Parts: sequence; structure tokens; C-alpha cells
Amino acid sequence: MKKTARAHTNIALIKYWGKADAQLRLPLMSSLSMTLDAFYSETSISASEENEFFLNDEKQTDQSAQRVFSYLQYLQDRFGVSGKLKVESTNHVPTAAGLASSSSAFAALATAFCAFYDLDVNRRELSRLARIGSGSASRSIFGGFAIWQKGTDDESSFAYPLDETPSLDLSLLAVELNQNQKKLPSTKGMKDAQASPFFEPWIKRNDLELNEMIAAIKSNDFTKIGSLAELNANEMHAINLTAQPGFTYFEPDTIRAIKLIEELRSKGIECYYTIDAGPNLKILTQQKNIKEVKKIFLSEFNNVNIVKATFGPGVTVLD
Ligand SMILES: Nc1ncnc2c1ncn2[C@@H]1O[C@H](COP(=O)(O)OP(=O)(O)OP(=O)(O)O)[C@@H](O)[C@H]1O
Ligand SMILES: C[C@@](O)(CCOP(=O)(O)OP(=O)(O)O)CC(=O)O
Repeated sequence: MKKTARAHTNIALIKYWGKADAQLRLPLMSSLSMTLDAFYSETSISASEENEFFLNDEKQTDQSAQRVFSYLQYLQDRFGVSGKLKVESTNHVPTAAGLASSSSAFAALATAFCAFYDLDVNRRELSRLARIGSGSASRSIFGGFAIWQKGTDDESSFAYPLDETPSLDLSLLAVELNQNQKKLPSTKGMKDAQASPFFEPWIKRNDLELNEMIAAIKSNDFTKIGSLAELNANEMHAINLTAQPGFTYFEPDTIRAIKLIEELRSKGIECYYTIDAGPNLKILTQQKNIKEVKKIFLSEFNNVNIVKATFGPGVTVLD
């Protein structure tokens, strides 16, 4: 018997970047995201002679396999089930390039696991389980806009939908400047960032920014959504730069792309950016400006891949 689940990635507009508990992946802040239709992972689980993990048809034996196996062990212990498992996953998103592959990966893995063992879990519990695999995965259980409330323990830290089928005119252009796997995984990056003198203010502003974002979404205020998402992303990257020692996920092309967005805005083409733990940008824009923004980026950058996305669905079991 084989069970397969599909989960879409999500992009945080209010970001998770800092943990209160590394094992349980309890965050120090609540976050809010948009699930994306264009990017997803499909993961199957079946019984096997030994634990195996295939990613995009290639057997994995490195740290990424260890992460999957220890997560499966955790889930088996938690539910009192056993057996060796074969995990086969396909990413329809570049892996570990700051395009949130771990969000779709662990949402799909948690869901396939529950389907395989026929476990009766609701979506809130599924979100808690996905969170243990990768924090951002807690939000990929849901479509549209999701909020991950930080909570104080395993029970209370889960995501829930804010609006699963938004009618908002909001599109995202993923500007893939560099699809290579990053050297500094998110888990380590967010740990190192806690040494920044601006880490405390970053945590303190979370409530305010989250509430402002919820209000902006509810009132269909694209300008507020875009500018606040950009501010929040820049705060996250500012604490990276000011950590001791400082670091950045930005590359020269990331800065060039930021400058280009500023230029487009000054010409009246409204667009904003958000950036995760990688050099690639996600541009937030509206239907009427997509063509123009895409055209200008393609003419300014060689070898850039631009993928358009809008709201995607929550996790599903495929068979
Ligand atoms: N389909 C998958 N199944 C299991 N593990 C995966 C899968 N895709 C990616 N991963 C693992 O997720 C980890 C990458 O996560 P990481 O959070 O560092 O990068 P990312 O998800 O691309 O970027 P972001 O910081 O935006 O979330 C790696 O350990 C990678 O092997
Ligand atoms: C920048 C981010 O994308 C960080 C995501 O971090 P992960 O969820 O990948 O981290 P772990 O919980 O350690 O697996 C912001 C976000 O998605 O909220």
C-alpha cells in the first residue's frame, strides 16, 4: 500500500525567524503566509525493508535523509506505530533555495504518514505535526492565507486559515536568480540571528505587524499588504546582517533586483518584494502590472527564471 499527499509551499508575509524551542519548533513569533499554487511537493509513503528517502528520483543518504528518518521516528513514537518506510518525494519547487521547499515537504510528509497509518487527525493536529518537521510547514496545511499562532507549547502552536479562497487581486512573481541549494539552512540561520542586538525589537514588533497585516488583508488593501510584507522581510534580513557574526542571504543580484523594484515603484508600477532565507525575490504585484514587471526583470537579468503564482490550496491526499 502506498499513500501520497500533495502540499503547496507558502510564502510568509509576516515571517517566522526565531525559535523558543528547537525540538518542538515552537516559534518566538506568530506568522502569516500565502499558500502558492505554482509550487508544491508530492510525497508517497510505502512499506519497505529499510528506511529509504528518494527526492526527485534520487536516493538521498545525506543530512536531508537523516532529517526525514528522525522525523518519521518521532511520528511513529508519537502514534505508537512501527515499520520501515520508503519515502518518495518530488519537488515542483527548487530544493533548499529559499523558495520554501521545506514548507511543502513536511506538510506533504506529515499528511502522507497519517494517511499511510490511517490515523484520525484533524487539520489542526496535522498542522502541529507538520510544524515539528519544519516550522513553516504548519501553514502549508491550509490554502489561501494562513496564520501560525506561536502558542506556548506543542498543543497551542498551530496554524489556522484566515481565508482559504481570497478574492484579493494579489499575485506573486518568484524571481529565481539562483536555484542552487543554500549553504546556510533556515534552521541554523534563524538560530544565529538571535545574537543580533535587534532581535528583541524584532520579536516585540510581531504583534503589531501581524495585526496590521490581518487588517490590510481584510480591507483588501494591496498597498498596505505589500509595503508591510517588504518591511517585515527587511527586518528579518537586518537582524541577520547585525548578528554576531553577521551574515546575509543576499547576493549582488538580490540588491540589483531590490533597486529595480524601487525604480518600478517610482515610475508608478506598484510592486513590493519579500525575501526568505535565500537570494531569490518574490515580487508582490497585481494583475494589471504582471506583464510589465516580468518584462522589465527579464530584460535586466540574464538567465533569470520568473514563475507567476497566486493563491494555492491546502494539503490533499491523492490516493
Ligand atoms: N520533498 C522533500 N522531502 C523531504 N525533505 C525535503 C524535501 N524538500 C526539501 N527538503 C529538505 O528541507 C530542507 C531545506 O529546508 P530550508 O528551510 O533550509 O530551505 P527552503 O525550504 O528551500 O527555504 P526556506 O528557508 O524558504 O524555507 C533540506 O534539509 C531539504 O533536504
Ligand atoms: C524565512 C522563512 O522561510 C523561514 C522558514 O524556516 P523553516 O520553516 O524552514 O525553519 P525550520 O522550522 O527550522 O525548518 C520564513 C517563514 O517561512 O516564515
